[in-house]
Amino acid sequence: MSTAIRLVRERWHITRLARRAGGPLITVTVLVNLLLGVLPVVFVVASAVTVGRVPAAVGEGVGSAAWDRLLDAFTVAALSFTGQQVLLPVRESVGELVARRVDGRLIDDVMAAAMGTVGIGALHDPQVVAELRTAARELETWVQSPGQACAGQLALIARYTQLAGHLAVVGAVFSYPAALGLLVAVLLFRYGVRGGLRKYAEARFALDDAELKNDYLRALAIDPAAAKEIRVFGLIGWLRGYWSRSYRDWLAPLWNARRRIFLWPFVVFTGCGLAASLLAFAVLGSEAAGDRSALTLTGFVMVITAALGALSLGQGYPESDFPTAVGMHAYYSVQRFLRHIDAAREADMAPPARLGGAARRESAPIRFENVGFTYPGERHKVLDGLDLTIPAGRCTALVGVNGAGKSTLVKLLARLYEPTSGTIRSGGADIRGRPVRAWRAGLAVIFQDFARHEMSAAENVAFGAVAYEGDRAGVRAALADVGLLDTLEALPRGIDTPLSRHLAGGVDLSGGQWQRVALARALFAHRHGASLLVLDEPTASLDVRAEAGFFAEFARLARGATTLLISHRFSTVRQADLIVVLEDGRVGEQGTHDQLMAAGGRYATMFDLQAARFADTGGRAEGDEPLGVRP
Ligand SMILES: Nc1ncnc2c1ncn2[C@@H]1O[C@H](COP(=O)(O)OP(=O)(O)OP(=O)(O)O)[C@@H](O)[C@H]1O
Repeated sequence: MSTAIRLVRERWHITRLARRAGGPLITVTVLVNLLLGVLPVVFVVASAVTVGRVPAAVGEGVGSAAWDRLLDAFTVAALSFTGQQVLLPVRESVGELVARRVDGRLIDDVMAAAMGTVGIGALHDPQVVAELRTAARELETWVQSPGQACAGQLALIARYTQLAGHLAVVGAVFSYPAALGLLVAVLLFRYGVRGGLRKYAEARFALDDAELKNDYLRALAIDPAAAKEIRVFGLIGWLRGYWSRSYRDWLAPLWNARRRIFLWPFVVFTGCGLAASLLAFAVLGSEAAGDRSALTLTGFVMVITAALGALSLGQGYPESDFPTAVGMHAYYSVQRFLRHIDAAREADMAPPARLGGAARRESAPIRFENVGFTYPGERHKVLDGLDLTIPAGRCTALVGVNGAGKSTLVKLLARLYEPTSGTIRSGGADIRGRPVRAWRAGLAVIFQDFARHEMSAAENVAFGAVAYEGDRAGVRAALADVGLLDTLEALPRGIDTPLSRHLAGGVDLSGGQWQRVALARALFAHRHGASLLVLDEPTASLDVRAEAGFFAEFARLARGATTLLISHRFSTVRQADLIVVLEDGRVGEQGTHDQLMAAGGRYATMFDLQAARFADTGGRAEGDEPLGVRP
């Protein structure tokens, strides 16, 4: 695509985007910029007329009619000058408002799109994540955002109105060919400035990856999680050097590009500008000096100042040029991000569903039939020909080595991904035939990396069935079931205490306590109709005895629900009604603990190994954690 077409398209995109700031605000901004374009021209005309009226006013003296005419012209010049000074900050404010509104709308678009996807495949696609990070960087840090491009483009109205006014003065008072010559000179300078900026922007965008790496390293320095290891492993000095090298790797090519792009064009265009200015002065001077010159003193001053004003508009416009050259980069990233995930968008954004007890009664076995799964963009088949039945109303435990695909199976069950091949059925029907939201409302999952919301304990629990957020008794009961209620109630704000030390009156929970909160969330979901409960190793921070005890209690509380439990602890797993060993992407063996032990296969080997290790430690439970809360 030619540069000119690209430029026009980009201008058109900015214009369309600016409309999102709202009609009234755009109208005010356009009017302010129009005034800022007209007032300098009025000032040029009025001050030239003032100068032209001085001889007569001096001749006729103070209080004469000529003196009054001089004062009139001076008043107009003063008012137009003052008007500009008043309007400049107004333009800045409305421009900022335009920018913030447009950026705010784009952030809304990104949030809605990201949260509206049915699964999480799109959000794990490296290309999508890269687009999102680029967009977020500009929109969050507000360095050169699409909103600023819109404000910058609107500010061009002032500049080009001013140019048109100055050229009209030169044409009307002196000569239209001269005005045309000036226009060509100004547009040539502008082309040089904009062309340089365009090349600079391209050079900068080509270094996106280096910039992202740099952003990551900067964030690392203040990341509390990384801070521990950085200190313990003595990485501070090394990290500083690494960061400074990566900073140079990013900026050095940019500095070179800037020199290359701007130095020679600057020399050439400055030379042309000087030559054009000299020519304008020479022509004007000779015209004014000519015997039959029609130029009066007023006309002479007017043309000189208007011509200089026009020529000065050939330079860069700081309020417009850089924002319009760079600002739309984030916009295009947002557009690509939206396109990527558009196909996966969930149409139904209705409020969360209420299931009541009905779902529990509907509970049916879940059957994986010849299910295969490969992550998007990967080649390795994580699941391959998996046939498995999860019996209704019973507890099934899933075991297997690290990376066997246990969590992946849970993601398929939660429909965060769909199987690449095969079918998952509930009560005989393909679960894809059910609306995703309705399916998920009957499901409570606690993932290994479950969410720790920086909100109150009550809210953290109620998120299990947010349609029943007002059920305070249910929240209390769930917290009591996991043994956290007394501890929380002892705090000044009870179960409304924010679970974050960053928030006023907040507390910090230990890893084990957070797991109890997550479990309370699942119990709350179960109370409100979730009939399938999935626990993907949520008790890893509990000691062995506490975990075994917890599951015994959980099994009692979740009686009647279909439970899928993933754990590496065989003392816990053995309590399940059915144990399934996942191997090479399919079921290796399955049965009760006794059946599998009698079979002497993989399960028996793993069980014996762990039992022997436990015996070596004298049956001591490690990592016992008190239940106190650290304020
Ligand atoms: N988002 C992802 N994109 C690509 N590959 C993934 C993704 N998540 C997991 N994998 C890969 O899928 C395989 C199975 O991972 P999964 O987390 O399901 O195993 P797991 O049995 O739960 O392991 P663990 O016991 O360690 O939790 C692994 O090889 C892992 O690297």
